[in-house]
Amino acid sequence: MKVAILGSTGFLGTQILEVLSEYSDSFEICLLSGFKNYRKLREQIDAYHPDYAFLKEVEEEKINNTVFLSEEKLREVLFSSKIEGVFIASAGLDFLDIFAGLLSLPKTLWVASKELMIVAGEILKSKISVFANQNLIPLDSEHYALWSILKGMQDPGRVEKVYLTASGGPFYEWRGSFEDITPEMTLAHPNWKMGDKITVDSATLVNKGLEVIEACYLFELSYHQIDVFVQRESYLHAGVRLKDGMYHMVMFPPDMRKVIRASLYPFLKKKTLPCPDLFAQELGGVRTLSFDYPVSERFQGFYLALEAARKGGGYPAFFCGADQACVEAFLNRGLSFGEIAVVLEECLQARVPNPSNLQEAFEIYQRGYHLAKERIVVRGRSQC
Ligand SMILES: NC(=O)C1=CN([C@@H]2O[C@H](COP(=O)(O)OP(=O)(O)OC[C@H]3O[C@@H](n4cnc5c(N)ncnc54)[C@H](OP(=O)(O)O)[C@@H]3O)[C@@H](O)[C@H]2O)C=CC1
Ligand SMILES: CC(=O)[C@@H](O)[C@H](O)COP(=O)(O)O
Ligand SMILES: [Mn+2]
Repeated sequence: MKVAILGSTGFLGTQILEVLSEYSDSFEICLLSGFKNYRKLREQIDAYHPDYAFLKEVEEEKINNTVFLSEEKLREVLFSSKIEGVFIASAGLDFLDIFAGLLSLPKTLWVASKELMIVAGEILKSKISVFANQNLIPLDSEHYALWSILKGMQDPGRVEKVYLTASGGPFYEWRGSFEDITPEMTLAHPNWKMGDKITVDSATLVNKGLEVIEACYLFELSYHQIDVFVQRESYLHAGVRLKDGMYHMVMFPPDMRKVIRASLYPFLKKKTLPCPDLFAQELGGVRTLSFDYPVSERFQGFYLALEAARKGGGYPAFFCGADQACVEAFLNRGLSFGEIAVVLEECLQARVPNPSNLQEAFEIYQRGYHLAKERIVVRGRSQC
């Protein structure tokens, strides 16, 4: 299969490339796209020799046999039959239109970018549902785990409740003030290596709230059909409780390469994974699996995301934009860790319309972003 990766220069994109290169007989890497990181993309071009590459500010040029595309040409190549599968692992919203366009084409899409799914979700519900769109494979770890249960289920009516797990992040047992938490402390996630935005979201537990919204769109659920419990070690990722009282949960060590590998399995020419029996190495050393339920009320960011889900319409996109501004301000030391939830709560007081098309959904996201920025300035510590 000829594939492209959007967000190849990121944490997840790098892992996708690493796993894809294990299966060069099944996948041909045709297009790599970062956003601004030229050095990293050059390294990837030298290692993987794609036909095409894209970076935001690089005009059309050629490096060895790789052609750098303009934004227009990127769209053209991605939408053409030259590309059969696309991994969507980019941050931000710049690829929103491309994402929407790809959803209508007969290509396999591995989708991790939760902001894209949430902002597009209200408009493109039927295309983001894994039941309606058989070409879409969720790549967020919890959603892949849940999908792997639901797709094999003969009678989905047996499901009483759906569960996503949260690691709880670095501060779940923190007893000090949230005011003392620095960006450096926040960027040290206990279990996962990820980009800055999602790592801060994990620490506030906003990530888990966004993942509930993401699951609503992917699995045609209402937010109250989904529950979250804290599983500190991140070995359990998602599950269901059946009406007969049994729980089915998906377990694997916290390593996105496990998810990526599993998601590639149906497309492998030789159905072999490189590792035979790794039980001793992967799970044999696990001594404790700790659970906490419900999510501690100290993490209001989680509950505010649920409130955005409850309000529905444009609120999830608006909340996403507000959170983006809060994370940026926190990382720039213009907002404290504790103030993130305060600003998000203020933003959710705004009246937000229902979007009637993708452009309006994007504008709602931007309104959320700008309102949060204003609120941050009012709080008086912004350095932006
Ligand atoms: N990391 C993980 O394990 C997981 C990540 N995800 C989701 O995947 C996405 C990427 O996460 P992660 O790899 O950790 O993040 P990173 O910050 O490490 O990588 C982000 C990638 O997106 C590119 N990018 C940055 N800004 C924009 C923008 N405005 N428009 C388009 N592309 C942009 C970056 O390019 P450049 O660096 O060249 O500027 C980079 O390639 C996020 O949506 C995240 O929620 C979901 C589940 C797990
Ligand atoms: C790897 C992945 O899927 C992340 O989204 C992960 O879920 C973050 O972990 P927590 O938000 O549970 O800390
Ligand atoms: Mn996740």
